[in-house]
Amino acid sequence: MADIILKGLNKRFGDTQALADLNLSIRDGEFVVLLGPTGAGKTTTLRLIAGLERPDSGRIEIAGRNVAGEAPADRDVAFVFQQYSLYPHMTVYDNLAFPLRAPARKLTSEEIDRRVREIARMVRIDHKLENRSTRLSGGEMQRVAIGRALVRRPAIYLMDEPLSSLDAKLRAELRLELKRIQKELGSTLLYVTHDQVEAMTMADRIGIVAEGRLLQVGTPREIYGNPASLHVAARLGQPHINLLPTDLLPGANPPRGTKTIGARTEHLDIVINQNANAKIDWIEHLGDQNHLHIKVRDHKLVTLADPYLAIRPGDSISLTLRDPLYFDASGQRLG
Ligand SMILES: Nc1ncnc2c1ncn2[C@@H]1O[C@H](COP(=O)(O)OP(=O)(O)OP(=O)(O)O)[C@@H](O)[C@H]1O
Repeated sequence: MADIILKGLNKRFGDTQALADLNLSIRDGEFVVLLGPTGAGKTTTLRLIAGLERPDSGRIEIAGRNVAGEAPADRDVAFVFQQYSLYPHMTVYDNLAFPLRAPARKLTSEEIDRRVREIARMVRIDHKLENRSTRLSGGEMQRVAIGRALVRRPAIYLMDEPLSSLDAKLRAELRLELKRIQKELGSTLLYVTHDQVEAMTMADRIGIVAEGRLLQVGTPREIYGNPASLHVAARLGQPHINLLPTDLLPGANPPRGTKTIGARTEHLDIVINQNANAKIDWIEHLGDQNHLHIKVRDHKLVTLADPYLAIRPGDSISLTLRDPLYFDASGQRLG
């Protein structure tokens, strides 16, 4: 177990500035998720920590050591990639035991057996230990890949979208399991994704990255409720935050310099009445909830609604803002 400190990391590939002055501290035992769009620099950050790339400048500390001169094998880091990279000719058991059989580890076969079975139980693959790894479903293969990283008990785990190749149901299951296992082991975990639900449900803290920069770090609640900028606000929330001109809806109290109002479902009050300033355009039925598509003059908004709300396309409503978010012309949050 260990903490990780990244100070002023820069990395350039040709004309691309993959990382630009990235600073981040991860505490021992913390689960931090880097969330950002494709090309934001998330994988590059993991590869620098693992020692698979060298930064152009900046410093990486693991458990208080400057690791600049250390080879990947000496950094005591386990990496799980998006695509499970198992040894196809081996059984699940041997795939899990492989990292423990390195001569330098000097483990007895009893100790290896105990650790393999313990981890197999944790990742719920203990009933398939004798199967060849090629004869598993995608979700099972990914469990083995995660198990193989966990079995070594390194100081830190780095995971690069490990669940993205799975179907939605499995992803939701493994999300919970991974979080549970991480808490059980007390390990430090840096996890990369562009899936906001993964970030919100698993992270102790989320780091929002864009164009090689870390825009904001905080608990899921802080990032969602108190975004520092329009960019951060737009990364979280389903449906997307509505971005509106200041004079579109009543109920706002914009501070000086406000250019854009950000309104999520919880910032919009809907009343069905005659004094309508808005119209229901259409309704998307998602089962447990509805997305209301609303038209206000020539602006379109989307908000969540209870499926029992008695409302139909074409209905007139009065729409009022309640404590929305305010942003200036450069997208920074105000007030
Ligand atoms: N080896 C490389 N050679 C050239 N350019 C690279 C290399 N690795 C990354 N890049 C570039 O650096 C930028 C950041 O890439 P990175 O893989 O870190 O992004 P990411 O946030 O992980 O994206 P994704 O979600 O698509 O994996 C991108 O513009 C990418 O094209």
